[in-house]
Amino acid sequence: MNAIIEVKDLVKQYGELNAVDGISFTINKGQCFGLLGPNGAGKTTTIEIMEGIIKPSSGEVLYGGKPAGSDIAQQIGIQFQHTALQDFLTVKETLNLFTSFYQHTVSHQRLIELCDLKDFLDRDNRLLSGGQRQRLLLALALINDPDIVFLDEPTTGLDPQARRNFWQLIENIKTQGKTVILTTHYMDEAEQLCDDVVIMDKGQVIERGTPQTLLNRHFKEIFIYLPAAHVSQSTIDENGWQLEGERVAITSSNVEATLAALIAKQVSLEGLQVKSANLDDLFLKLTGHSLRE
Ligand SMILES: Nc1ncnc2c1ncn2[C@@H]1O[C@H](COP(=O)(O)OP(=O)(O)OP(=O)(O)O)[C@@H](O)[C@H]1O
Repeated sequence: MNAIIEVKDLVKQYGELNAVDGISFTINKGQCFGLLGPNGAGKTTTIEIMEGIIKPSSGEVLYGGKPAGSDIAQQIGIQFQHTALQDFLTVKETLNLFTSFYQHTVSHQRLIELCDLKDFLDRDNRLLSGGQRQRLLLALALINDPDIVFLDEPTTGLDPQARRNFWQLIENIKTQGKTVILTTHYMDEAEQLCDDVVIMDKGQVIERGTPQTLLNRHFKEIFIYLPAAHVSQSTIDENGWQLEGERVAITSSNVEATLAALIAKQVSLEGLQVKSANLDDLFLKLTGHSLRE
């Protein structure tokens, strides 16, 4: 795979603080790349350096092997979390306005299809639902037909259905060969969409890989949960299981053997749940806190 972006030894200092503390990674063309980390990890600073919005204290970002020039804004698309849309303009008029900012633009018809805008083209920006607004912001990020699209927490605040609809749009963008760089606080989103993730903490890269590789690397076990009412305290203590509120959590590296042991002890399996580790669990393990804290 060929690297479209190389981040090399990036450092950003604010006074005594190294907000970004010597990070390096590459992003391959056509991938969805996720930059994850708890609050204050340095994600926004890293992304803003990559977008050419702020300058690093040292290190560099290469696009296609070359340092980003002043024309970078023409080549990338950015969906900011808090873009202010002009009041009293309709969606169609907003597309026209943003088209005038770029030398090269994609046809509106294509954007309308790609971002599913057709049902609210004549609606005032102020009347859009959260999901419609995000779809318009995505269309604006794609207006210059960029090879690389930055999406900053694009589904924050959307209901589950709108989030899933938005995921489909991101998949559509990927099938066009574009590279997507995503920051998100939702681990299910990263697991669903990202081919590759970098996890940052305290300005440094602490893990890197596909979501599945990272999970396989860090978790050999499966989690089994049972209603606490089914299991005696002595059985919990004997086996070193954990009581978590109303349920007992059993960490097992051999589900069959664990279930056989429960049956042998005549523990009722009604209400039993089995769960594989997910990126939320990984996050907790690596950083000591959950992503949404
Ligand atoms: N302009 C600035 N001046 C001083 N400190 C800053 C500045 N911008 C960011 N920082 C600090 O740098 C560190 C990294 O911030 P950054 O916004 O990159 O983190 P983040 O991972 O994006 O966090 P969040 O998920 O909360 O947005 C934080 O400690 C933040 O307070």
